[in-house]
Amino acid sequence: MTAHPCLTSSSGSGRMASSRLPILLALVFSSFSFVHSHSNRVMWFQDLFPPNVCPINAKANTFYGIMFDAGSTGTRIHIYTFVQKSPESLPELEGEIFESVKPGLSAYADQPEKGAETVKKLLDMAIDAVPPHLWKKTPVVLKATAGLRLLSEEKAQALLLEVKEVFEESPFLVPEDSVSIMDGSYEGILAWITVNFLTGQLSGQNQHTVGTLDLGGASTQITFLPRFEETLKESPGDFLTSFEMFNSTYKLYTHSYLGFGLKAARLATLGALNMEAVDGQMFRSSCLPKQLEAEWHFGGVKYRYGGNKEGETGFKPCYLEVLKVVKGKLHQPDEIRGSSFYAFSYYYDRAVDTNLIDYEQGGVLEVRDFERKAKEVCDNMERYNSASPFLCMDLTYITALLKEGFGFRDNTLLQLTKKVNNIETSWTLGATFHLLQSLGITY
Ligand SMILES: Nc1ccn([C@@H]2O[C@H](COP(=O)(O)OP(=O)(O)O)[C@@H](O)[C@H]2O)c(=O)n1
Ligand SMILES: [Ca+2]
Repeated sequence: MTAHPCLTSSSGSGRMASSRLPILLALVFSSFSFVHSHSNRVMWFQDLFPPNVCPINAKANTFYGIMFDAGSTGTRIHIYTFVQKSPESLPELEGEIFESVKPGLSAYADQPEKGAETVKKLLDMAIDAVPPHLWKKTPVVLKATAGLRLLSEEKAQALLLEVKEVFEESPFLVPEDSVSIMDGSYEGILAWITVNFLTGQLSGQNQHTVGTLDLGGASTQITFLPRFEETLKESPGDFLTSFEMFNSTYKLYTHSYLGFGLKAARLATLGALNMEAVDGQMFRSSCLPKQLEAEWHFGGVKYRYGGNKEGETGFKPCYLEVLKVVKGKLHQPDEIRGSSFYAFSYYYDRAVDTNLIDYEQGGVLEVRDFERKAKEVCDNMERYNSASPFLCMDLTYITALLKEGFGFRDNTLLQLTKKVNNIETSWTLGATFHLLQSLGITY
């Protein structure tokens, strides 16, 4: 572990996009360890920002952490600002600057240098946001998710290597292992930590942690804190991970299903997932408008797809098609049926697209609201012809994933949230806590 020198300036960014929202980083002061039930013990968050590391007369300080989310559909930069107002007080999360580009790195599978250029453009934002005298002390890290997991090792590594070069050429602190593909189980856990940290559930006495559902392009995650012994007993060993804080042990249920993200599910429904040499072949589905014939690029591959010209279309046949993709493929923990979950990413986007929730506000939905919308869209595709041709398929997949995949009830509540206190509900904040701790960035 590299010791990071104390920072001494109090100047902040002049370009904060988000409002100043002090959130105590209390949780990270505690002894925080992380245990995969089936693997090695990993220490996390231990002694993050230990007090008394810096001179007692240190001024109020601002410091930054830069985390890239290289997702399957886009690359995003999160620049977090932390402030320590006095040597005695705990650092606070002050805000976040966020920007994103499309498509994601995996679309540059055959042009790694071009892919890395997209990262460089985003990193230029950090040059503007972080004061120059703090550049050398500000760590930059990129973690890739399902898009790169699905590429060949060789192509994924070529992309990561190019990105690493961009980082090395930047003025920022480039830790070892700064560019990598993240293990799927961490994605769920880090998002759970972010959401529960932002909603204040990880400090204080009466903690009511919330479960999280993330639906990406290529993978999907479910994470919650089981309340019943049964769940711990009945879950596969590698679905359980525990960590300690404030002298409590949290044993989380988490799993990332690769190939069950929304876009991968489109391909699976079309029968095109993992197909080689798909060029020219036409994939048809009852979930698409009858007359549709089009092309779609995903993960660097071109697919031709279309509607069932002669055959059936609509919710019923579509549901049967989608069911084949999810039925019996996911573990169904009994206790989640009645509980409520935070849901984001494509759950959020599709709910916005169909006016189930407001883009800015988010909202609370029941599982059956997605089914109702799926029926409405699929049975009236001509009315929705200005929307994405996949809208019916996407809503039907979300419905089937929730009901038949995870086993949620029709009335299970979903809290759809993009931001909490103006901070993105993304795994990247949890990952930044881990990063700062591992570097010993303290005052
Ligand atoms: N900071 C972020 C990151 C992703 N997303 C959403 O996540 C979905 C795409 O997931 P992704 O590109 O991260 O794919 P995976 O690599 O996670 O499978 C889209 O709905 C994005 O809008 C978001 O809303 N906010
Ligand atoms: Ca994601």
